[in-house]
Amino acid sequence: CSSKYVLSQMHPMWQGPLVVPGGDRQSPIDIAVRKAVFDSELKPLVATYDPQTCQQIWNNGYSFLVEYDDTTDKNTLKGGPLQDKFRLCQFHFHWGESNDWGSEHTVDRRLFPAELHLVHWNSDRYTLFEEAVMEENGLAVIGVFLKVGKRHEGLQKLVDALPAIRHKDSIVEFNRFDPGCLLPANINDYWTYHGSLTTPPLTESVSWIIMKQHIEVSHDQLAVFRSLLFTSAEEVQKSMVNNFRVQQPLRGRTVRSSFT
Ligand SMILES: NS(=O)(=O)c1ccc(CCNC(=O)Nc2ccc(Cl)cc2)cc1
Ligand SMILES: [Zn+2]
Repeated sequence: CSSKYVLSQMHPMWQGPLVVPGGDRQSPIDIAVRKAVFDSELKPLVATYDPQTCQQIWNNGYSFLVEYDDTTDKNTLKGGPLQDKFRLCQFHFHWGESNDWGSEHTVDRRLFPAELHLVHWNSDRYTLFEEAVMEENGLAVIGVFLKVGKRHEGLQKLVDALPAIRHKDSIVEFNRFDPGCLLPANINDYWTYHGSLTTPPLTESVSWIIMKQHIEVSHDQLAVFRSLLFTSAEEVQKSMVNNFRVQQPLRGRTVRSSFT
């Protein structure tokens, strides 16, 4: 997908005070479980992914992205809180330097060691990711928390590809990866709210769908994430860790839950 053109100039300290004009729908947020409102109208999520449409994996200097061919409706997300059909463009992760933190969203202030984001754009209304990223109903991102435990067999193929993209702007061909294998067993228990991208351009165009159930990966698998570098081959090495944004004010938004 063409997400690489969206982040032309990343503010180096995008963690920081980058203020978005009128930013009252920023992400990530803390999910206060007892304040979430059960919405019986929320439908089951339907994610249909074709592993054959996986194209490449690359280090964008902030995380690594696994990108899919999003020129057809081969990888779709619909249902849940969504009115339209969305196409998977890429997935990536955010993680910490230790297992004590790393996720972007928190649940009752609890941090997880890492968080997966599956990024989709509204293909019923727009023709390109770049268009959708600027629109209020343009994107849908599924967030899945990672916990350290048993090895994730499906993730290993991806972990084995990471040493080849150790440096910023490195890219390798990556085929036949099923992103569905990274979803938890139960995808019908989730929280949903309207927010933003968590990195520049921080546009408030995202319907967030945060899974209640986490997935488990091994300590060694997460250690390989941390072996990636923010820097290119010529620069002084800086480990790619702590690539998460801090939680943002809720500003009166309601988080809905699909479960009681
Ligand atoms: N973190 S998100 O799902 O809100 C998000 C989704 C899509 C974009 C536009 C494509 N670019 C991209 O994915 N860049 C990126 C990813 C991870 C890190 Cl750590 C830094 C930059 C940006 C943010
Ligand atoms: Zn992300």
